[in-house]
Amino acid sequence: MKPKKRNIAIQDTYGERFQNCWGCGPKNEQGLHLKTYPSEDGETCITQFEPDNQYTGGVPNNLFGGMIALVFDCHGTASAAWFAHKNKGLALTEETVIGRFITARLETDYKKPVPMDETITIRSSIEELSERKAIVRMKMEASGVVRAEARMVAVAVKDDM
Ligand SMILES: CCCCCCCCCCCC(=O)SCCNC(=O)CCNC(=O)[C@H](O)C(C)(C)COP(=O)(O)OP(=O)(O)OC[C@H]1O[C@@H](n2cnc3c(N)ncnc32)[C@H](O)[C@@H]1OP(=O)(O)O
Repeated sequence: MKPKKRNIAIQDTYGERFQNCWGCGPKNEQGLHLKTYPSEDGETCITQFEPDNQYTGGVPNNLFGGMIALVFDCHGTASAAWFAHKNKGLALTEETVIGRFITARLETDYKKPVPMDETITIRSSIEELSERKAIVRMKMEASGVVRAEARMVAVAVKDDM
């Protein structure tokens, strides 16, 4: 996978103990290093990547469904962390983001095949936010066409977990 890089990624601001995820952990040497960035107004988050050939599904040049869920998983939890951080009136800096979220539920709708020879874009928005729970909506697009959608319930990790 070739994640598209911009400025500071939300994953790069996670505390030390949360940076090992295979999908998006900066410290996982074998991992995919997916990166999530807030939009300028902070209302949405975006991740973009180009899949490597090895992640093909049963049909050549179509992305494997598990990878689609994986990208939603990592992008959704990062987005939840951002929306909770922003809700406290904070900006994204290189300091640790406030709150770290883990996936409790992930619903994925596979609408059209995801091609593997172009950039894939996933945007997220917040549907509901409380002290420990965030409901995140996501859309995955390629060539301006929505290929998959997801709804995630993410729960803030407690200090003693
Ligand atoms: C240390 C390692 C850190 C590691 C942190 C690193 C994060 C990396 C993230 C990358 C993405 C992943 O792969 S995550 C990995 C896959 N996920 C997991 O392994 C999670 C396994 N599940 C759990 O550990 C637990 O079930 C939690 C933490 C998700 C929730 O348990 P809890 O802390 O007791 O929370 P609880 O009080 O029950 O619920 C809080 C609120 O969430 C709602 N809620 C809870 N579960 C669900 C659910 N399945 N579907 C809908 N809603 C739910 C409740 O109704 C409640 O809403 P209300 O009453 O308040 O309205």
